[in-house]
Amino acid sequence: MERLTEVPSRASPDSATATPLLDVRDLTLRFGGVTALDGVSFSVCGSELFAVIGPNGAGKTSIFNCLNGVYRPQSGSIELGGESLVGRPPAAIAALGVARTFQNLGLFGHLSLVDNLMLGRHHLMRTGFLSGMVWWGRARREEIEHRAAVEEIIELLELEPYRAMPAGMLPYGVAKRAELGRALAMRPRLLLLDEPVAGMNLEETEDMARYLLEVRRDLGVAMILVEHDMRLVMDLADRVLALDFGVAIATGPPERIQRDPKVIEAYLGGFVSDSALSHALPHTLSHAFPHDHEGRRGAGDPRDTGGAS
Ligand SMILES: Nc1ncnc2c1ncn2[C@@H]1O[C@H](COP(=O)(O)OP(=O)(O)OP(=O)(O)O)[C@@H](O)[C@H]1O
Repeated sequence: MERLTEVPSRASPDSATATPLLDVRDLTLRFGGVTALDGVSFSVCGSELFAVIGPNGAGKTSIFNCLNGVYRPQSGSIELGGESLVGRPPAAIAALGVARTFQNLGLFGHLSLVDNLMLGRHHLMRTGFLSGMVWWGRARREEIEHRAAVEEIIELLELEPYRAMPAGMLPYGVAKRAELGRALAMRPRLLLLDEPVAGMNLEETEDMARYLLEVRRDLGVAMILVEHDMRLVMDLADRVLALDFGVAIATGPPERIQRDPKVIEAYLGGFVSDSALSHALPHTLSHAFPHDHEGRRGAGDPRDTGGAS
């Protein structure tokens, strides 16, 4: 399979020896009679790019919602840097260093790109309105620090030409990059990436892959990637967790996951021939999530509507 982009050698954190930043044990989440997550365990090391894959309804979004405090699991533990996250409200978890990008963009359309990124810094600001009036000098210094941090992100993600543009007017691929910038402005230790290339064409996807690798190299942020684009996952991820009906069916390096018979069967629903098993998973999955030659999703994919320029 043709590689998406020239990928520098993976950080390859030695998961067997490195102390994990995130440690998830036996996570179980139910909605009435539906078990969205069934005893799921995994860990993520600092600066690791960890991907979660699985067919629709497998439990990927539920994992994100447990990690950022939107859902409270019935049982299991989630620890970030040794601190328990279960039961904490989303704002407290964000303050501990968990940021998330949204598939449908979490930007304020009427605010400029710079102001959207400054909002990402909000929870790091120590000076409130009243104390800012009393301690004007301190508030000013803080503002300068935050603007400098935002400028670094703008430079890293090559967003200079769009800095003053209202977020609602940004081209789709740039808006997805600005969304990444907003999450990075929160100075996260762990970044949850929810379908960062959904609806993008091949060129935009390659750009995003490059920016994600640069973020990892320059900022050392641990990332969990949920993405249906199997080429992106297999090219970028250090390790992959495959879910099916809320159960972790395989965890390991992409090369192993893409040949795992349980993973292939989960995607193809048991209609797996011997020859299909002998092929790499991305090839097999390119039928499950078809792209045409331009790299755009198949015509029947509902995510193909609008956006991609
Ligand atoms: N708020 C909810 N109320 C009831 N059931 C839910 C809720 N959220 C998720 N579920 C169920 O939990 C299961 C896992 O859903 P989840 O959204 O985590 O899957 P997913 O892998 O993210 O799917 P997709 O790829 O389609 O986004 C599904 O059966 C879903 O219907």
